[in-house]
Amino acid sequence: MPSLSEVYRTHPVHVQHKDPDFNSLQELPESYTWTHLDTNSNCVMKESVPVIDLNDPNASKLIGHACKTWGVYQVVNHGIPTRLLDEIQWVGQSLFSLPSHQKHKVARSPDGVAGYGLARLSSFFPKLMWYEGFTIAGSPLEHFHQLWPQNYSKHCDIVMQYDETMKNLAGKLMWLMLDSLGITKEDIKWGGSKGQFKKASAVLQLNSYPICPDPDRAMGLAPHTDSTLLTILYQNNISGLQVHKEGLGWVTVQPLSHGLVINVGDLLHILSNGLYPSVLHRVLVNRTRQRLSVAYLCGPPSNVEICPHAKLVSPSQPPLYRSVTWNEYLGAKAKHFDKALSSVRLCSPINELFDVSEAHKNSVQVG
Ligand SMILES: O=C(O)CCC(=O)C(=O)O
Ligand SMILES: [Fe+2]
Repeated sequence: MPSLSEVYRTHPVHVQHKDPDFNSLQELPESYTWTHLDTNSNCVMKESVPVIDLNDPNASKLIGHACKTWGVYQVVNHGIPTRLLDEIQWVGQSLFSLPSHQKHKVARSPDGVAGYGLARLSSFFPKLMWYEGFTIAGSPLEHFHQLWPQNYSKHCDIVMQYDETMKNLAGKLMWLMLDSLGITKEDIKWGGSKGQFKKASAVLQLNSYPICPDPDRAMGLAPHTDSTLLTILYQNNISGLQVHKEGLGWVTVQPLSHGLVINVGDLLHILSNGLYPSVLHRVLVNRTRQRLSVAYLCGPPSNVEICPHAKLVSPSQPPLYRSVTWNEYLGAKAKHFDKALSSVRLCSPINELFDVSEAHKNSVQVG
């Protein structure tokens, strides 16, 4: 089975590597200035992203509803020790506060997945983002050894522990999300005999949005959906993440102390036959505070075919997508970006609109 790093190697993304030292810039350079940027979120919000207590006996139903209506929710009482969440933020903080020349020692190469650099989606936008990131795929040992020759093991231990803990949570959330669609552990063979999703692959993405001199004209991370099954995001207490909801526009995801944001990714959208929308999201930046986040981007083993699940397909609900591996889908994303889902769609957009609303009605019965 190809590793995720091999997958990325076959789909290089060419991002021109500028060398911004964000802290030294007093003015927003032209290359970072986004025009027509609507930074106002829906201020008079009657609705906000659902918050779900994982200890609630109705958690699966609530999660199913959140996935169908928002494609995103926040969880509390998720069982991840707050100490570990603080520690992973500390790793991010230590990394991004290193001098620029240090960080560039571990710069991500165009065909690599791991390392320091701009957002991979930068190549699809004419302007740069007020953002720096560090991607971890597998062990961070080699890079951390370069960054902290004396002190790497503590940072490595935290990352490995975070990774393991997130894997377990991702498995738990995956079943809760599938359960409300009527899909059981027996229905997903690659989930393992006990359904622990041990074979799932994942990437850990540390994100930093430095203090910005002109936040109304800058973009932290441009609008995108994740190419995952699901993403588990830990954000520090600084707001900036926004999700797009039909009819409401951009809605800020209010940070909850030690809460986690769960995104439906494109592959879960496919698996659910369009019932769960993969959430469009973006990040805005801040004049006075640095924002940090940690995304656990979780997908299936890279060679497993993902397709609309048989239980969600019928003559009245035809499959909306053909089957794809994560490997193949990442290739489609690298080529088509926001058109990647359409590139694997079987039904025309008009039919899809009709079919999705039909599917939504039917799903109430399935769940
Ligand atoms: O920083 C955030 O809140 C979002 C990060 C994100 O969307 C990503 O890493 O894919
Ligand atoms: Fe994302």
